Amino acid sequence: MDMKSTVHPLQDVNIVGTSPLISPVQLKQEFPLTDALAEHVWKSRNTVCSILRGDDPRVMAIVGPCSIHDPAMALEYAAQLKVVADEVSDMLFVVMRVYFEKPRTTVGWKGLINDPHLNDTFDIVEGLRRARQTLCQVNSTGLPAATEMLEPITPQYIADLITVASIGARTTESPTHRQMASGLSMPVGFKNSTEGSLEVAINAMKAAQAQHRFLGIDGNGQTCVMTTRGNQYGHLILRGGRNGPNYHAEAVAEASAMLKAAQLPPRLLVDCSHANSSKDYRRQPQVWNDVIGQRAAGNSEIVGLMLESNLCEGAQTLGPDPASLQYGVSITDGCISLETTAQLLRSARQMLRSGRRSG
Ligand SMILES: O=C[C@H](O)[C@H](O)COP(=O)(O)O
Ligand SMILES: C=C(OP(=O)(O)O)C(=O)O
Repeated sequence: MDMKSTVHPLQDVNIVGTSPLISPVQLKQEFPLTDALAEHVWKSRNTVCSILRGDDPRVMAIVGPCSIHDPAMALEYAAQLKVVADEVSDMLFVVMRVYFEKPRTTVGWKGLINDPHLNDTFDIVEGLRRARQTLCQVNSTGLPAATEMLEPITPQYIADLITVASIGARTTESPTHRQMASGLSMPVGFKNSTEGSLEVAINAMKAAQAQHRFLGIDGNGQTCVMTTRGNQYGHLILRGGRNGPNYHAEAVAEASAMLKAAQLPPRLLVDCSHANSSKDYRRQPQVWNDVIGQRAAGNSEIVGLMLESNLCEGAQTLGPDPASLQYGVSITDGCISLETTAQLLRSARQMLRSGRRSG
């Protein structure tokens, strides 16, 4: 029986509607994790853990669209990226950005899961279907997938297909996201805050290492108390902040010193986009080359980089008619083209090889 007050509206005052969701188990029946996919995700996660421990000398390159808005486009991108990933695999471990949830500064399209038809119809059940199907297909190409974990309910639906996750600059300080990360099964990168604070991300890594009890859902969609083990593969991602970039050697050295002071392994990734490129995608190559140069010169504390890249360069605005969108172009942050991405991966391979020979 609903125990709402009959005298005053006190509950659900600002709730316009609720609608039930498919359960994680049901979605997994529609798009199952095959043994081959499970083997691939398992091996890819182990590789990322080895890179983070410093046992695998390769550099992790997390590259791909700022957001996935067209699954067919994502698959075309994945197929082409895989060719380059194989070419550079002796020096770089390429993981595709397959980001379905966008944290907005204020408002805006919140990603394929939230609004898969791109028209404010918010068909979240269909969004979850498209996300899981896309992840099955991307992983089937042989590429591992990276994503941002934003809604704490989402991981139960897709996490088995994710090799490495990130917590974004806007949520790194959120206790909810830190708790969630403590229970995630893959390594989790924490971005520095939008203000540029590394301390926030370092605190997040410590919090996520610990065990927590919090509220979540199980595979059947039943709300429950989650008890977590703690995630030992948290890592720092430098993405720049309000006061400018933090990818230069001095900023990397400062980050490393802070990690050591916090008794955390001094290994980090650099995001070449966002505030490190002053949100101008054309600057990403400059950041990439600088950071690869640092690594090639011997700084093995830099274990990975991130690029925002799409089939075509730039960005376009999502308007009222999604059918008029240009194919292959981002509808969130500006991206470099896949062609430029391939050049950057190949030149990085050369720089890293030369660095290893002279080191
Ligand atoms: O990576 C994507 C964006 O930078 C992030 O979601 C914030 O976007 P916004 O400032 O356009 O809302
Ligand atoms: C939102 C993102 O980045 P940040 O949290 O660094 O702004 C992102 O990588 O998609």
